[in-house]
Amino acid sequence: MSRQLIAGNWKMNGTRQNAQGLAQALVARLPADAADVVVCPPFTLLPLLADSLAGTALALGAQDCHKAPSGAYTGDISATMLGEFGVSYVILGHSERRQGHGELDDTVREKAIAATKAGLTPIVCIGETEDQRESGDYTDVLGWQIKGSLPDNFAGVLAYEPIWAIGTGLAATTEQIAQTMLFLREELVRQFGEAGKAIKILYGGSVNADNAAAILGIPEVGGALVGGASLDADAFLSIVSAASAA
Ligand SMILES: O=C[C@H](O)COP(=O)(O)O
Repeated sequence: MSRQLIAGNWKMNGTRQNAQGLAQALVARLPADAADVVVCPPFTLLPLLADSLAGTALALGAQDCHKAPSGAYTGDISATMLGEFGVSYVILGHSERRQGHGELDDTVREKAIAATKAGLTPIVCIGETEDQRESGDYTDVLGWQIKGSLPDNFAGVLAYEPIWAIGTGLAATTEQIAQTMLFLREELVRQFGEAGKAIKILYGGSVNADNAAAILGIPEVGGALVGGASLDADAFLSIVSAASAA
């Protein structure tokens, strides 16, 4: 089994002052045999963290990119631009962008293509709403999201984040995660053939220091996409240690 990936999504949090302190605390205490670990701060902090993380085991990620390399797209940032700051991962299609900015599968797929072209690893997010989970339609929803959001020859990471578990403190149960992960793996193999077996699948949604070991020990879970708990060095490092042990 390949190393797990623990990705911290800082969302719209962090100032120059506290970001530097958090990054330094993580670098200083990152377990030597850790999983692959990446922090994804807001765009404004990338230059600062690119400098302080250079040459360390902590990778740098971003939270979005545009599908074009450059052009008249006010307010956007391209994958090529991110590459200039040592960014190696980019989160795409997070539900906060799908729901808050009307981002559709097609756009996510085009962004994933652009990210890969620029040498970045896309972390493409999918996930169902509470209603879709309760109605039992969630497998259809996830299957369509995979089909629509992942390009052919996808060379990235899939993040399964049930929307109802994000930021609620109520993670999906280990049974729900285990069942869904098996479904996702089958779907990846159905859509991508042999290559679908190698696509890493992260779980995201209220992962914390207390539940990380149980979640990361579930078969097919290849790591975690962590929101709130990634803003606290102790909590995030506990999750990283749980991954190392998984
Ligand atoms: O990208 C991270 C996810 O949205 C999870 O956020 P959370 O850990 O705060 O629930």
